[in-house]
Amino acid sequence: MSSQDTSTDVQRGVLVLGADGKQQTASGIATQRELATSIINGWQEARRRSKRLFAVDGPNESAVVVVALPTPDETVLVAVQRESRDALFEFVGSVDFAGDILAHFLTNPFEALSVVDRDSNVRYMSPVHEKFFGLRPGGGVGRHVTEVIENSRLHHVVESGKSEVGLLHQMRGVTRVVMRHPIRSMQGEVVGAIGQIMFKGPEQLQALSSELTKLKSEVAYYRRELNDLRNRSYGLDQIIGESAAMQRLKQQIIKVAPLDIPVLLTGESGTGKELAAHAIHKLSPRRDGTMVMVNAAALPSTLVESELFGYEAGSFTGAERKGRKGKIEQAHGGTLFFDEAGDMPSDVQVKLLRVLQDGSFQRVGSNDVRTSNFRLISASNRNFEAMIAEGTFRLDLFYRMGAVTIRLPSLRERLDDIPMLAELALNQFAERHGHRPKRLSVEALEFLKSQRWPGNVRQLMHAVERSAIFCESEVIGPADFGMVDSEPGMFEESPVVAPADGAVAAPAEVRMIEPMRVSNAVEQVEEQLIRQAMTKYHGNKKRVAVELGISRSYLYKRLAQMLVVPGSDT
Ligand SMILES: Nc1ncnc2c1ncn2[C@@H]1O[C@H](COP(=O)(O)OP(=O)(O)OP(=O)(O)O)[C@@H](O)[C@H]1O
Repeated sequence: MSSQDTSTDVQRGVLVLGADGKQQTASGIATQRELATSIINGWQEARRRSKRLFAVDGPNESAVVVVALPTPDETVLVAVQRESRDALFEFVGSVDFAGDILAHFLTNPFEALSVVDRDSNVRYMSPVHEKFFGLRPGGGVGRHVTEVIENSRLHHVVESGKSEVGLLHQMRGVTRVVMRHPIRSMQGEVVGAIGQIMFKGPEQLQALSSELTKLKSEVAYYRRELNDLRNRSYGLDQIIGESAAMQRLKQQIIKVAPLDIPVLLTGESGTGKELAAHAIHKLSPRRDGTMVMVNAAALPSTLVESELFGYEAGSFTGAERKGRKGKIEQAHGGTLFFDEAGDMPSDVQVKLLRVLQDGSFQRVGSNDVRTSNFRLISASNRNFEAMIAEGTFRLDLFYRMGAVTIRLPSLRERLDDIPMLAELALNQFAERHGHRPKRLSVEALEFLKSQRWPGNVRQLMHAVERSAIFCESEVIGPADFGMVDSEPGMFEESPVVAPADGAVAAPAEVRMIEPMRVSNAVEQVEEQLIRQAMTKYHGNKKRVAVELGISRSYLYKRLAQMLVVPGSDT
């Protein structure tokens, strides 16, 4: 054995003691007197505790691990010193029963292993493995693993350097689940491999797997429950506002939600009709079903029927081969939210009426009558009375849709909610962009309360969000809203409420714009904004409407106007 390993920082030495415990010979690092004394003292302590593996401190804070090989006449102490402490040295040096732990891994039937070297020759087999293969102790050592272990793949692991975990291994007529790992030197080269049994048989694995599946389904169940609990409060918690008008609205929702009757939500654009529909669904017994959304204004007339009622296989060009369920069928067991219901074409009104009367409908291209059990929640900002009077909306359908009608209050009717809503907008904006939320000055809040808000909450949220973008400081003042005067409907009228002490007037930019120029400018800027947003969102009208803070029906109206070519008669 060389006392100096040139490739690593490992040094070795041997110390031989006589039967009287005195040093007879020494080589390598054991010739250093101080270290030899430490090794002899360490051995006396280890022998007293029946240990054969122990560690002592070496020079320069190194660790020296010593293996003792005692015979009746003499004791050979093999010392290995490493300059930089590695995990094994740390382990042996700091755990005085390290040898017992290593012995446990080598002999315990549940941890037992087989070890091969870089030539795939067996170097060690735990007694339980030897017994299993009918070998005498050490009987497999020195032989190629394929001669000793039936169907072994340890030699492949040595070659590939890749672990194999959880594979089945057939040996002597039984199947075991095993793992095989390559073992690497400090320099990273594969110096051998070890094989261990993970489970006695696939049955054990199957039992674990079914336990896991059971636990997974329990977790899924509790997740659903949690979601449900969250959603139950989430429904109303999403609707911000504590004004008397909002408290009334929340009471109406709580009352109506559990009753399985159609609800019609009316109110100006941006008042929160969709939020109210979600809350009703979440608070209803159908909350575990889905809420399917349909926007009557967004449906091209050619597709209304197939979208709502579905179609049979091959019923028209471009249809999916297998046919498709319509929204009404998808909503079975849940809720159908019919947004912009006032924009429904009259032929669809007739068909929807039939569904609402007896739950039956037919897919496009089929005579089979199908049924769907859904709850209808409709929403519209249209004036149904006027539409019924002029014959564009069926009275009988109106009654069917609106067993209960809930009107969402406009923002003008609940100015006291503006601070809460503005704070929500600032918090949401800050969260999205990862900043600290900005604040609104008292004057800014007064200013917001003095506006008419034809676009209601949606418009308020957008105005506040934009002020946060343009405002340079942490506190938003009234002047920061002057930069967004292109927003449709915003600042087109003088403030409804003037600040009591007259100290805060509307921002200069707003007052400077003359009424005559505003309408033209607003229209032009609006068209430009719509065009830009349509390009940005690739024609996705819902996102465009949200981005611009206008309702989808208003967007459709404006798009239709923008498409009219002057002079054309079509
Ligand atoms: N009370 C409220 N609390 C919090 N956010 C609200 C409230 N009302 C409306 N909003 C927000 O304003 C925006 C518009 O709301 P929603 O889409 O529900 O209005 P709507 O009445 O259905 O509008 P439209 O008729 O134009 O479709 C949404 O971003 C919504 O989250």
